[in-house]
Amino acid sequence: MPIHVSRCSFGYRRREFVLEDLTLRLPSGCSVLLGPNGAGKSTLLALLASALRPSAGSVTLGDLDTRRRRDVQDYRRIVGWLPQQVRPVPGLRVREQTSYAGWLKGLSRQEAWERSRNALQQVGLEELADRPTAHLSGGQLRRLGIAQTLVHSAQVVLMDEPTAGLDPAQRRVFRCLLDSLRDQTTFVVSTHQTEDLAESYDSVILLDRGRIRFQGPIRSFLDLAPRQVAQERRAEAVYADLVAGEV
Ligand SMILES: Nc1ncnc2c1ncn2[C@@H]1O[C@H](COP(=O)(O)OP(=O)(O)OP(=O)(O)O)[C@@H](O)[C@H]1O
Repeated sequence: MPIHVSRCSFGYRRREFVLEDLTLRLPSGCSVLLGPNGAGKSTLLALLASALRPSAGSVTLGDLDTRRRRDVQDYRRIVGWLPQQVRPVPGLRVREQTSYAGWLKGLSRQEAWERSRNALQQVGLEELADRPTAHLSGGQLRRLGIAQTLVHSAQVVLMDEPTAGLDPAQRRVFRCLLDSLRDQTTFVVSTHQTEDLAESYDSVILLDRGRIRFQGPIRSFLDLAPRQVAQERRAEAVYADLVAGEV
């Protein structure tokens, strides 16, 4: 069941829209969300996560509509979200915070505790399970955030720059994680890294100044690059042209 964004507008201030009249049907598989700083990626992800509500239009998943308060809890059980900032919960250790996230999503305390072990293994944090979350490094905190979005086996997982601040080995772990879950989970991942997109993602959504400049399969995106551009530079070239409005 895909998330459907229909004629959605949103602004943090009256009459100043960050996203305007946006329509989008999230494809299954792994989508990468690209766009320059300030394009509206985090805002779009927060709307998709139901953390923000559209000023106009709707975000729906089947019968669930994020504008209806009674739908929000069910919606959030299906949709997991890693925001740009992951905050340690004061006094909690790594496994406790992961487990707490699962409990907030409707798991029983016991189930949340049991599943938290697997979620921490998936991001390579099992050895830090007993460390206070306030003592984690930036990259470790980000991995904790990823574990929090995975703990309740959400069907749709939205991640806002999950690999920012991760070392190359951990980026690789992240790519393997997407690979291992892509059959059962729909991912939308925002990033500024345009290398190796074809290895990890099935489709691309490119936002610029609150509007969608491209949405479609990764192959169609890369095919927009001039022939002479080397394979590893194609995504960067298309990105630069679309954002500059030259394609
Ligand atoms: N809480 C807020 N209050 C007011 N304006 C905001 C707020 N958050 C974001 N904005 C504005 O909304 C616009 C879109 O911001 P957003 O964070 O969605 O962009 P982004 O594409 O995620 O950027 P980046 O790549 O830098 O993370 C920007 O102009 C930003 O200044």
